[in-house]
Amino acid sequence: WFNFNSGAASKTEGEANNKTEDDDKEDKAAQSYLNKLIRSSLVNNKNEVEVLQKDPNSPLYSVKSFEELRLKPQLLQGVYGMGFNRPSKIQETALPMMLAEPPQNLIAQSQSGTGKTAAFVLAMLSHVDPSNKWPQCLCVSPTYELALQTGKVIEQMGKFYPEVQLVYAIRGNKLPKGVKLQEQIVIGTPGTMLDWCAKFKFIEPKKIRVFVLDEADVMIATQGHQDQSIRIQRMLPKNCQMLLFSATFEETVWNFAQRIVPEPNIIKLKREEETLDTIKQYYVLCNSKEEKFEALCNIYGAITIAQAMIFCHTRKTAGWLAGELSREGHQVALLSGEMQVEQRAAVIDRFRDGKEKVLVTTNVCARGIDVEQVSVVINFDLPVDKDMNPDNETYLHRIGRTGRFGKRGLAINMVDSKMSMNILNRIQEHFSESHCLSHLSLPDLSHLPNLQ
Ligand SMILES: Nc1ncnc2c1ncn2[C@@H]1O[C@H](COP(=O)(O)OP(=O)(O)OP(=O)(O)O)[C@@H](O)[C@H]1O
Repeated sequence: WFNFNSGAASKTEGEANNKTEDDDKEDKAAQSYLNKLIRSSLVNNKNEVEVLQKDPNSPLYSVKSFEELRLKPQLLQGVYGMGFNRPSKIQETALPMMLAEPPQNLIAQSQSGTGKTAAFVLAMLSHVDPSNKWPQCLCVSPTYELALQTGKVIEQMGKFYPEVQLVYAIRGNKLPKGVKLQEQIVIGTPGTMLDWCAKFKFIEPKKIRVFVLDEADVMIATQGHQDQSIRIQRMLPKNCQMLLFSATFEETVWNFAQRIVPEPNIIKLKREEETLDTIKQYYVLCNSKEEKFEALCNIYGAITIAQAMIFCHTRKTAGWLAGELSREGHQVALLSGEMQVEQRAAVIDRFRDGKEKVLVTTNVCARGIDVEQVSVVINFDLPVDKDMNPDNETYLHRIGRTGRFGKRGLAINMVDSKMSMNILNRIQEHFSESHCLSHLSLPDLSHLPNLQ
């Protein structure tokens, strides 16, 4: 399927070599936050959970319904109010463990979107005694935005349980000296939380019954957070329930987890591998960046039937492309590395709500963002690593879907030079023959699959 117009090298790949400070930098906390925003539902995972019990002789319960948990009626109402019909895979095992008497400690790892936050929020709300007007649950998150996001879940799930109150221990939330908090749940970042416990004494750590450390892998990526969390943990009583959650589980996370959670039960849910089986892949041959843009305009109508993400190699190309598309009267959103987290969050919010159907982004900026709900992916530039070799992993992550019954998708690769054709050939070889790429000749689009 080699069909190449010679003399057509464009600058797009060349630009990759000049990336220095212009390159988008993305930190883990921002990725995690944006990922939460773009996701509208539970991530499907058909793998089995692995459980390691502190006491292997005690029976292991798992539940298939929320009723079995004997939750307070106000909380059950909150759960159903959020549209949850049944526990997610990780919740099936984690919830009975967290709600058991006496309370069990837990370290749980599963990819983002599998229901960890909802699980520990439910555990905190269940353990609170609303008649006691003092903090009983502490939850630490790596950033201000992530803390607010978890707070929202607490508010939603506790909607029918108004006696339980929540306060944010985050930078900028200043309280008068000598105050003792009356709210039962405190959620915040490690620095402020530690200050509130140790320096200002707004919180009496000895009265805490549940301690949650969320996003442990993100937490340890931030200087100082690890020590602050450990210092908070040391102030808590022996019988306080310790819960730690993480999306990944490298050695460093594991070491940290063991310092935070004594005698843990451990639950792990392996990430489901993505496949290209349900994805139709095409390539389009062009001679330049401008021709790629023209090709894109030709297929624009088709891609806006569903939602599409367009990946560019550099911030500069992404900005240029979004500008050109807008000039043509198309509605596009641009996600770019120089934007503040709030600005990026606003872009993602609008895209998730369908206000824009097309999102132009760089790979670095979108790394870690789950594109499962997007049915069309366009590689305006093919994914390459820093040595300009094909980045197969990124290709699979951008385009692949999990599960055999994953939604059908469509991927279009733009090829504009011998070099990019070579990269595409190597990607195709890597994923073997079964994932054959078809040539898409424009403007005849009659053979594009129907996406609806
Ligand atoms: N039992 C459930 N049934 C249906 N939807 C659920 C259930 N539990 C959680 N969800 C929804 O699934 C999405 C992901 O859940 P949640 O945020 O708890 O996952 P997570 O593992 O904590 O992910 P992250 O690490 O990104 O926070 C949310 O939109 C949440 O409202």
